[in-house]
Amino acid sequence: MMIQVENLVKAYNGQRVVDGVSFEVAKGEIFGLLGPNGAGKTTTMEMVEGLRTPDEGKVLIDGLDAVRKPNTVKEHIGVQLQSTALFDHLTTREIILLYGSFYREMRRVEELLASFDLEEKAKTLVKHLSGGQRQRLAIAMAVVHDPKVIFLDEPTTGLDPKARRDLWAIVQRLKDEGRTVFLSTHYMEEAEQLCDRVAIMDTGRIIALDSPAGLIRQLASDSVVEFVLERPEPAQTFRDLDGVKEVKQSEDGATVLLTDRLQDTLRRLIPLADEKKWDLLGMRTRTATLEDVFLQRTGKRLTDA
Ligand SMILES: Nc1ncnc2c1ncn2[C@@H]1O[C@H](COP(=O)(O)OP(=O)(O)OP(=O)(O)O)[C@@H](O)[C@H]1O
Repeated sequence: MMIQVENLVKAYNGQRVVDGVSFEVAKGEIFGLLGPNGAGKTTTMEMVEGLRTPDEGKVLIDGLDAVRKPNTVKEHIGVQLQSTALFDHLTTREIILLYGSFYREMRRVEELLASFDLEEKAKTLVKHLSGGQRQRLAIAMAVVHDPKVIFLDEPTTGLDPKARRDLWAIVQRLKDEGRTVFLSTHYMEEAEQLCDRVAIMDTGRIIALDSPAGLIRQLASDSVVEFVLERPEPAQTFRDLDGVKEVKQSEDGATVLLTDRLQDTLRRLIPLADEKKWDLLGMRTRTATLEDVFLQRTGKRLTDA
């Protein structure tokens, strides 16, 4: 195991924002912490990185104790800084060299520029880089010393879809190079597409942990019917429809039916709506996603939680 975390706890003002978190990350894995804002992802991540001291718990990185020996651990890990923390008045090349100088050894700056598609921006001031370029630079800085483990805290927040996909390709390449990647995200699509395993976090706890496919399988229903009723009906109304395994009312007023027999469910739902004179507003069907795993476990939606 590359990362072993046991019963991590951190409290602020008596409130446990990380409340007994345990997990392991295998070598070469892309592991994701998925959860809404405020779930405790950053706090967890920074304790694993050795940047915040936990109140309780244990962190081993490649067998080294990150709580007791954070400085030894730092040589082996790369941490992507939020791009706001970059020095705006240095060029791309200068900032990579500056970061490299913090370590005993560094990779060649030309190789880093090339591998993060920043060659043409080598002499550009950091403040003139686009959002996607800044994120690529932040990752290049995190790997200047060729670390085994990379930490990325919400690496694609605020990026447009194209820049997001470019970044996913970079993360995949870090894995192909044999590195272990630990990232946090509140985008379920990112967790689903990129991560080998995902820990879903809410209010300081891990509420589910598995591969994306495994998490969806645990739902025991592969499809979702969603609609809004002008006047909400109690969940019980839908529970007995053919195929329906679970009924959830989301906070934004949508009724969400998880079903393992989509056609049968629809065949019963439509006549019922006719009979009761409901308008099924914005009705749509789709295959189940991690969003539904989150909704099922917390009753909240990931996106607006
Ligand atoms: N230094 C601190 N002092 C007091 N409260 C804190 C501190 N750091 C974090 N918190 C609180 O802990 C909770 C978890 O914060 P954290 O940043 O870990 O969440 P997150 O899941 O990373 O969310 P986000 O996506 O918004 O960064 C929040 O309620 C936050 O206000």
